[in-house]
Amino acid sequence: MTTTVEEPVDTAAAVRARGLGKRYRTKWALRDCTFELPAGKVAALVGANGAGKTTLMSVLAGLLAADEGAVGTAGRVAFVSQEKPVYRNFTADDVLRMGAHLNLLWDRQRAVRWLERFEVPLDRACGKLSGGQQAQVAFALAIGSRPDVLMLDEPLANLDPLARREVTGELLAEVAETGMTVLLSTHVVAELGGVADHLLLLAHGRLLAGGDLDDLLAQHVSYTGPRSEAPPVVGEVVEARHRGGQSTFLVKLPEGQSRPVVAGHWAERPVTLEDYVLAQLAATRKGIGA
Ligand SMILES: Nc1ncnc2c1ncn2[C@@H]1O[C@H](COP(=O)(O)OP(=O)(O)OP(=O)(O)O)[C@@H](O)[C@H]1O
Repeated sequence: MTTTVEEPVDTAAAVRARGLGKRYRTKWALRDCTFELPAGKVAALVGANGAGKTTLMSVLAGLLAADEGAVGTAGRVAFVSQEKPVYRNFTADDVLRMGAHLNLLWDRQRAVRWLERFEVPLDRACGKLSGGQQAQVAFALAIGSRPDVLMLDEPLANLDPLARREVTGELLAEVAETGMTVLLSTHVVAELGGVADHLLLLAHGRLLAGGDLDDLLAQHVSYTGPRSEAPPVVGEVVEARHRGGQSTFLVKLPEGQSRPVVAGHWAERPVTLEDYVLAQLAATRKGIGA
């Protein structure tokens, strides 16, 4: 067992994890996670149920002690857990006043602005707010604490589709204005397009992929053509699907290789974040890469 050491992070990285591991009794929930999150970016943490996302965020936020490895974060960290707990008898305004007492640095205006933006009444008891409104109170508390690193576990879970789009939009505005780094876990991958710059993909507690999203997606191409055992290019097949007389391959091209020209009846198309994540999750569910 290695002792966890708080490591200083260099200026370009807001979060750094080295060989991070966490177990519950004898079962490892997280193993050998090494990555860096660049400062001032939005990073998406995705993975199947039980992949270890909450465990990773809790360790990064210092709420759980790692059993091995080291983690370092630059500056102040705010973490909003999946449950987004608020005191039921407190009004939203009481919660913000509590925030002022609990945080050395507190920006009430910013927190109030967030609640007003989402039309959450300041004078109503949190127990009488909807689940989505309660989540907004928890976000406002985190935003008001002016974090350098904001970690949100399933922030979009209770929100209606419009609120989801507005929350991600507001988060991007906060990132642009304050330079903070956001790490958010989600299953709503389709709505991360244009939001996340960086991806961490967890499977069975291990980091399956991580890095700049544009680079990652540019390395992958989807080919659809006549039913066949292999794709029309050299590369690593992430996913192969065959339906009737047609085959579709999601291929990771060899590093540094420009996109090859494909002859014949094959149609190529760029890979979206959703394509990529679903293919990776399907592969791990079948036991590949697990
Ligand atoms: N307190 C705990 N005690 C024992 N095992 C736990 C505990 N918390 C989580 N685990 C186990 O650790 C693994 C990772 O759980 P975790 O909650 O981190 O996954 P997750 O990716 O956040 O899942 P979900 O998407 O369902 O929220 C799972 O196998 C889970 O059963």
